[in-house]
Amino acid sequence: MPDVPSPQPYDALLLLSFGGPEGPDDVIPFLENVTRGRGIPRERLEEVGEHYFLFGGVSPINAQNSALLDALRKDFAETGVDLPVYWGNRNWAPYLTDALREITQAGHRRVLALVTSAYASYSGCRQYRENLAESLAVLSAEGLEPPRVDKLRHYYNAPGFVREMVAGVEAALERLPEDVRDGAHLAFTTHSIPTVAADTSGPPEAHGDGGAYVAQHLDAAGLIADIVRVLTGVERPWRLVYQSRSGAPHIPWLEPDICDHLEELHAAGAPAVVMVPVGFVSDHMEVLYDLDTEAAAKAAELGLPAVRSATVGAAPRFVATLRKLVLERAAAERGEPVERPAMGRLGPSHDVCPAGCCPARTPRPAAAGAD
Ligand SMILES: CC1=C(CCC(=O)O)c2cc3nc(cc4[nH]c(cc5[nH]c(cc1n2)c(C)c5CCC(=O)O)c(CCC(=O)O)c4C)C(CCC(=O)O)=C3C
Ligand SMILES: [Fe+2]
Repeated sequence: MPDVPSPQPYDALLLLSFGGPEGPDDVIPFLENVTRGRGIPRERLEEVGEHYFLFGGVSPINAQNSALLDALRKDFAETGVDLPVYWGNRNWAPYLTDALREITQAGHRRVLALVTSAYASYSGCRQYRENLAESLAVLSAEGLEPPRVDKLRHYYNAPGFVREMVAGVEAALERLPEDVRDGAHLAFTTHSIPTVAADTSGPPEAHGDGGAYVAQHLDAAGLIADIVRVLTGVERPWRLVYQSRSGAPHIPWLEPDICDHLEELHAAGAPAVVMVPVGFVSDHMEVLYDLDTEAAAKAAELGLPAVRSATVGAAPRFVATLRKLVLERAAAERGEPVERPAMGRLGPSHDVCPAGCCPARTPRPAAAGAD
C-alpha cells in the first residue's frame, strides 16, 4: 500500500490573510480596520480609498484567496492529505476570530497557519501572530477552549514559489516586442516598509546588516534573475525596488520607488522593463493599482515598453509546494527527520519565530512563536 501522507498532529490548516472590501460601502470601514492605531495620514487614506473606488470598491484579494483555498482543497483531495482548510482575515470578513471559533467548535486541537505573505516583516509575520493571539484570547473569554496554532515557515525560497515566478518572467518577456526583449531590465518589486521595520525584520541575530526582509527579497530576486538568465541565455540587469509607500513623509521607508526607478531606467536608455512583483503572492490591489495602473502609466508616459509578470496566485506548482511545506512541518512536529527544500543562499527559514523576531513598535502578545 502506498504511504498516505500524514498531516498529523495538525487537524486543520488556516489560510490567514489581509482581507479587502467587497463593495463601495466597505472601503472606508476596511481602511479604518487596516490603519487602526497605525498613524497613517488622513490624506493617504483618502488617496488609497480612491484606488479601491476605481475598481468599484472591490479588492481582488478575497477572490484570489478563495481561489487559493479551492486549489489547496483540490490538491489535498488528489494527494490524499486529510486536512480541512479554513480561511480568516485580519481586516475584513471572513474574520480570523470567526474562523478560529468555527475551528474550535469543530473540535480541532492543532492548527497550522499559512499566511499570505512569503517574507519576514512585522506586517507580514508578527502582526499576523498578534492577530492570532488576540482572536484566541477572545475565544477563551467566550468560554471556549481554542486550539494551539503554529505558523508555517517563510516560503519565498520554496522551489514551487521560485519556479512559478521564473515561469511568469519568461511569459512576460514573450509579451515584449522581440527587438527589446533581450535588453529588458528586470525590476523586482515589493511593498516598501519603514527602514526601521526592515532593519529589525527577522530573528534578532539577522539584524545589523539590513534585516531579513531585504535580504530575503534580494535572495529570491537574484535567484529568479539567475535562472531566467540560464534559461534564456541572456543576462539582464536587475534591481530590487519598492512600491505602495505610506506613512508620514519624514519617516524613511525603503527606496527607490518603482516609478522613480522607471524614470532612471528610461534616462539610462533601457529599452524595456519587466516588473516582477516578487514580494506579493497574488494579484491584489497593490499589484492592480500600484503596478498595473500607476507604474504602467508612468512607463507609457516615458515611452518605455513595460510588462508585469504574474504572481503565483493559485498556480498548481505553488499549491503543491505549500502542501509539501505543510507535510514537512507536520513530520517535524512528530519528531521525524525532514528534508527542508529551499533555493537561494539563505536556506530554509525557522519553523518557530524566535524571541524578538520582527519586533513591534509597541510590544503586544503574539501566538505561534517563542514570544
Ligand atoms: C509588507 C506588507 C505587505 C506584504 C505582505 C502581505 O501581503 O501581507 C502588505 C500587504 C498588503 N497591504 C494591503 C493594504 C494596505 N496596506 C496598508 C498599509 C501598510 N502596509 C504595509 C506593509 C505591507 N502590506 C505597511 C508597513 C503599511 C503602513 C501601515 C501599517 O503598518 O499598517 C494600507 C493602509 C493605506 C496605506 O497606507 O496604503 C492598506 C489599505 C493589502 C490588501 C490589498 C488589497 O486590498 O487587495 C495587502 C495584501
Ligand atoms: Fe500593506
